[in-house]
Amino acid sequence: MKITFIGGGNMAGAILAGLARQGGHALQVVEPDAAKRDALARDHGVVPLQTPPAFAADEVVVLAVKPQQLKAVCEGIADRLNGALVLSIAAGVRVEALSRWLNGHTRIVRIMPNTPAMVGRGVAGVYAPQELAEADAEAAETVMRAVGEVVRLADETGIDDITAVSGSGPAYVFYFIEAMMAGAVKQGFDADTARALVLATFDGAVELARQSPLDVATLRQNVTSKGGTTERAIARFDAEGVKAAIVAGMDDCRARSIELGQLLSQD
Ligand SMILES: NC(=O)C1=CN([C@@H]2O[C@H](COP(=O)(O)OP(=O)(O)OC[C@H]3O[C@@H](n4cnc5c(N)ncnc54)[C@H](O)[C@@H]3O)[C@@H](O)[C@H]2O)C=CC1
Ligand SMILES: O=C(O)[C@@H]1CCC=N1
Repeated sequence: MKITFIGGGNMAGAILAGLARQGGHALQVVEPDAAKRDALARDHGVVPLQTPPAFAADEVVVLAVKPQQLKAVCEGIADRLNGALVLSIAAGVRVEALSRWLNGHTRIVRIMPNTPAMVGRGVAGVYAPQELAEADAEAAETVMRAVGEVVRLADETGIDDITAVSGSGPAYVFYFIEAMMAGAVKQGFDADTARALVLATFDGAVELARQSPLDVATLRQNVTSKGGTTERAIARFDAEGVKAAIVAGMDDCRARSIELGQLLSQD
């Protein structure tokens, strides 16, 4: 596939890294920042462009700029699409607004990826409007399968839902890792040892959860001896409302996705 990314930032870089590793694609990136453009060319063999080229109907264009930049970018490429398939990874912005900004273009699929795509371990939600050809939806899935797992979403609201889980989710995990590393340093470990201990603990726990027939709550209870040490830690987490805060934060994340869609789709 010939795939052109408009925007070569964090998320585009993650997907491009995976696609480049997979091989077999002609990859281009339109990125105003020369340093980012050159790094993508150097590291992944992506053709660096300063302005959008003219596309063709058998090409794929990935919109990978910030949601706030999307309207201007769409208006800039509308008359160069020539029927190309457009994939938008932007949070919030609805197909209806994208289509309007692209002069009524309808070959549009929304994707909510996540940054572990960079190491081939991403999870992406894919929403294709019902009227779109199945082959276009499958092309979008094929692109994202190069960098991880894919979940097809039946409704566009599913993009808001999955943003709160896997789209933003890596940040929640990194937040927890940061907190545990700070805790480990407080126990007297140097920063490198703290990092190694915490990452190994995450790795091991996730692998155990994946392989075990037991559910996650039982696995947690199995670490938590009655009257023991873990019980004290979990009691503090519960008293401080950690679990409830995580669930509420995810609600807020989803609400922001809906809000961004409403705010940015007005124009
Ligand atoms: N970072 C993440 O974990 C995820 C991001 N997304 C979505 O991906 C999109 C990009 O996010 P990030 O990569 O995090 O942002 P970013 O800021 O790292 O990347 C955006 C890039 O677009 C470039 N850009 C600005 N104006 C441009 C123009 N007119 N033409 C071409 N490129 C232009 C910027 O120089 C920048 O490199 C957003 O819409 C976001 O909602 C979706 C899922 C996860
Ligand atoms: O924070 C954001 O808006 C983007 C969308 C999902 C992850 N990062």
